Amino acid sequence: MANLKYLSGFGSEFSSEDPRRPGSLPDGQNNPQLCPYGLYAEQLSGTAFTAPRNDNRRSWLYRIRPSVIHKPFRRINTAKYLTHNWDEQEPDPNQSRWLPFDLPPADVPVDFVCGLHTVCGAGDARARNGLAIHVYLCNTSMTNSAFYSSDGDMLIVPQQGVLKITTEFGKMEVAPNEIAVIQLGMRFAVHVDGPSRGYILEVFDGHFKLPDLGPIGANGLANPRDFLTPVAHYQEIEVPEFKIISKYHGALFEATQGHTPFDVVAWHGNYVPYKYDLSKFMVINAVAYDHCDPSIFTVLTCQSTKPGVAIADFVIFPPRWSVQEHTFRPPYYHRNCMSEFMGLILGAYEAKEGGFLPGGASLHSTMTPHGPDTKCFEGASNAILKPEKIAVGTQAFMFESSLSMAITKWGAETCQKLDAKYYECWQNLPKLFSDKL
Ligand SMILES: O=C(O)Cc1cc(O)ccc1O
Ligand SMILES: [Fe+2]
Repeated sequence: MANLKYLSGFGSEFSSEDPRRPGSLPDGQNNPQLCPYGLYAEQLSGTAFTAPRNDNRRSWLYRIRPSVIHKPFRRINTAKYLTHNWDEQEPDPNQSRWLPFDLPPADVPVDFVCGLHTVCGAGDARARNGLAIHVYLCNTSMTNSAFYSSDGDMLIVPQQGVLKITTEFGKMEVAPNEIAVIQLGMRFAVHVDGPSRGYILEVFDGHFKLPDLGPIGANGLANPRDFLTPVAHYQEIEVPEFKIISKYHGALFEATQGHTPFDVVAWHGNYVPYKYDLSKFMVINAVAYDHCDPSIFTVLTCQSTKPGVAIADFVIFPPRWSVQEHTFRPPYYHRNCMSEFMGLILGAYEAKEGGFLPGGASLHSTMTPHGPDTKCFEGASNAILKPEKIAVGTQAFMFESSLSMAITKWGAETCQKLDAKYYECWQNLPKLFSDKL
């Protein structure tokens, strides 16, 4: 898939046609009586028809066959640990930390869909409010199958292995330190070169947007032009059974059809899959004193209906200069009305240099105290505050949600990665209180 082309921009009205069929995109209308080259027109709606213009998302696909030609969906159980059941475990407000999730053994082929494991979540896809956090742990490419979620938009964060993603809109390649967003209903297939692991944030309502910048101004954080959308690329594959796998109400369903769904010759619209390279993030930080809240590192946000409150924010902790004077520079001690799920793509995270490892995770739930471990506190309290480049060669991230998430049985028990001793990292924080000012 080397040398893939992309369209640049965020939320734009794009159009694309496969160069092998020039003129395949109808000119000046969506529904010609007969489409060019005998194509079928199909609309993919990502918002209600009546959503305000600024929020409205839809695309028109011109394809060899309409998606409706398929046999009935039937329930499958190939992703045993994919769930929306948030009541599997007793509630647990403790700080949770997971060692890196295990990849499947080399002699057991597992593809992206079979490798989906739900770690935690909240809410209900049926009521279109909530989120699920999954990890994918796979080693094999999907063949003659395509996947889509009927429950939500998926923000995919590869941690190990490059994902070659074929979508109805075209192809994209997503490496660790890049992310992809595949929105509700968009069909895709994932090819991998070897063992592949990553995190998925699935939101059951709305779509990801760039955060408002307020006084920051017109530029900065994730810049719109760095978001890349695939260009139209059709395949003409006829097979006895191409599997279309839908995640619907947290369960998997499969329908077969005699052709590939990646048969879109041309498309236009503003409802598209996209990717983003996290190294392009324009970092804003405190340059005088104090630790800024991590919302300054928001890449994308999926807003709830409450102003300024997110169903989930995707936040990163990129390499940056730390220059604050007379300041305890690492993250502060914190209790939060939001839930904080963190993962690590590469390197180490400043507030905890051991135990939180690439491919692992942590969850600090609603109002559960968290913050730097003893070593970090002692080091930063006594450090000489020179300008320092921090987080070099690392990338930690956070899915921060206003919902209070429950951990699944797989996350709590089956994966066997929960670190029962996590709480110990704070137990040796000394009492420093004295009668001296
Ligand atoms: O490490 C964390 O848990 C996330 C976090 C980062 C930060 O910069 C400030 C507060 C916070 O909770
Ligand atoms: Fe926090």
